[in-house]
Amino acid sequence: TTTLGFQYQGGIVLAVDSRATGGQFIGSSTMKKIVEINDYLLGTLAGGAADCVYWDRVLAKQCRTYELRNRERISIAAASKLLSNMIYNFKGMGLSIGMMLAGWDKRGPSLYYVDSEGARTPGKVFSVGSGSIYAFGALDSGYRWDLTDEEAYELGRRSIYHATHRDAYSGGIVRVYHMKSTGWVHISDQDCKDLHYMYQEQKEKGLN
Ligand SMILES: CC1=C(C(=O)N[C@H](C)C(=O)N[C@@H](Cc2c[nH]c3ccccc23)C(=O)N[C@@H](CC2CCCCC2)C(=O)[C@H](C)CO)Cc2ccccc21
Repeated sequence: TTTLGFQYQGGIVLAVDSRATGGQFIGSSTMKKIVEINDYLLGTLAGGAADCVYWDRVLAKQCRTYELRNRERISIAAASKLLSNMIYNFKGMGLSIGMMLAGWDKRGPSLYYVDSEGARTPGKVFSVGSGSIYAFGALDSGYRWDLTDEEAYELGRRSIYHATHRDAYSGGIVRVYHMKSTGWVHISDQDCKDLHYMYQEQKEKGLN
């Protein structure tokens, strides 16, 4: 898996691949690794598939319960705290979860990373999963706070593409979402094969 998220002048961009693996076997190439918890809160999933899918659903229920009780949406900080506390209770029991939470609340946009140890980290740029070492190569060299929206989408897409090209455990569809002040927008879903030939052509045109 390769997932990434970064904050910039236009909000937060999330980009992921869609492969699920069991050893060298590809279990699925169409998994949804960006989960829509509510209109202003997105999560990204990496690690054990069952752990990620299960704890995402528990978190979604907690967030909805909060909304019903308090008549307002939960903050990103609180939602990520709920998730880190839930996972912390299973510390050392073998959970494998690498989840980012991206959203927009009263404090504006915020991006958190929660890991299997229950650690919760706010930040501006994250990449999580087996392919994150490849994604960081493109991401760190292309990242600037003042990217335009289109530049930001392309940076997310290209960074995930590089990971799907080099990491055997990443592949399938490159999905891109944008978290804005008005909520999330699903920007694109593109097969990594199509991106490969598109970038190949760009390189050839650029070279000769
Ligand atoms: C195909 C499939 C599943 C599957 O392939 N499960 C295997 C056993 C799984 O958990 N794969 C992990 C890798 C893995 C196997 N055993 C582990 C033990 C510990 C930690 C990781 C693993 C995976 O693909 N992980 C993805 C993220 C997943 C993909 C599916 C959606 C939720 C996030 C990745 O992190 C990369 C592929 C790198 O592992 C689970 C599932 C639930 C619902 C519908 C379909 C599936």
